[in-house]
Amino acid sequence: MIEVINFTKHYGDFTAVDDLSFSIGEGEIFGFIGPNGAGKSTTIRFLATLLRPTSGEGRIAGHSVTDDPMAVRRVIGFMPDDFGVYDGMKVWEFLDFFAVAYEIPRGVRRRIIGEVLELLDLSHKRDDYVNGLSKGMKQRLCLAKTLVHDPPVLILDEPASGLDPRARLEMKALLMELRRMGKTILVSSHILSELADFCTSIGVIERGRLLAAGSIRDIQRQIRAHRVLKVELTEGPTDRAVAILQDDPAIRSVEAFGQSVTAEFHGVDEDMGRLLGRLMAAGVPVRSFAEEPLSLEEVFMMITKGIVN
Ligand SMILES: Nc1ncnc2c1ncn2[C@@H]1O[C@H](COP(=O)(O)OP(=O)(O)OP(=O)(O)O)[C@@H](O)[C@H]1O
Repeated sequence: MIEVINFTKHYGDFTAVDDLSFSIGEGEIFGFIGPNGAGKSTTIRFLATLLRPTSGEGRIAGHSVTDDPMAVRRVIGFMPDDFGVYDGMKVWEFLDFFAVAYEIPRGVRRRIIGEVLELLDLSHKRDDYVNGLSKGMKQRLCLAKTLVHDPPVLILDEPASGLDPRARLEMKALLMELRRMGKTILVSSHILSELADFCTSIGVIERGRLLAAGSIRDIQRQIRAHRVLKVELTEGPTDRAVAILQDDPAIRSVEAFGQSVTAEFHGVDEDMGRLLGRLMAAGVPVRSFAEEPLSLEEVFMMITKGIVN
């Protein structure tokens, strides 16, 4: 649904984005992660047809970003990182302004605006002035305006930036709802935990270069030479579990802490099942048995070198 092909952007002598390529499939939520100044907004503005590339290509729903920007604008909803609004505009007027710009006929505009306000839980603010809204509500309104023409693709530049924890959670719930509605979503952030638990894939960018892209699971695999297995017991000493794991050819090292045992796993998926079978057969009271995922923070720290601030 979204393709970036060898995108490069120079500002004078400075290379903001360097030969970036990635693609996002239909129905995905792609988390575009990188520290400040990494090149996220530059890439996003290119995809939103607002910035010409020095070289490279972008395609959205099959339309070329550079050759057919009008077609691209019809299929995307774009939320910029800076939200500008004219003074003295009410919430419904703001949405109506965009609806007119998208050539939505007068007869259906009122209904569509009502639906979008409802979805974003802003119906009660319909007649309020935009400038009087809280930051969280402004962000929601900005998301609302990306939806008025019902685009299949949403491109959102730091939609949760500057929000308090509650408003962040609300924003996350909204993005998940939009995905359920079938939207393909690119969402950027420099805060990993914002994206960790609901993105289907991520791309990590630093100093204009893509350091890793793919599903979180694949990236974790690329980074970690081995997998980590965590077994938690309901009760009793961990000695038996430790002995069984240590004795297994798929395991290299084992550590026990409280009721849990962590092991460095070098086998294939079938070995996991076999190991669980061995523990159960030996009567070890297993409460949970699972591969321990890397946190996105860990992934990020391992991939980036922290050069950009
Ligand atoms: N118009 C411009 N002229 C010169 N340099 C620019 C311009 N726009 C961006 N840059 C530089 O390009 C680099 C990438 O900027 P960009 O805004 O894409 O980063 P970002 O990852 O979105 O960061 P942030 O999270 O701070 O928004 C930065 O070093 C920035 O200073």
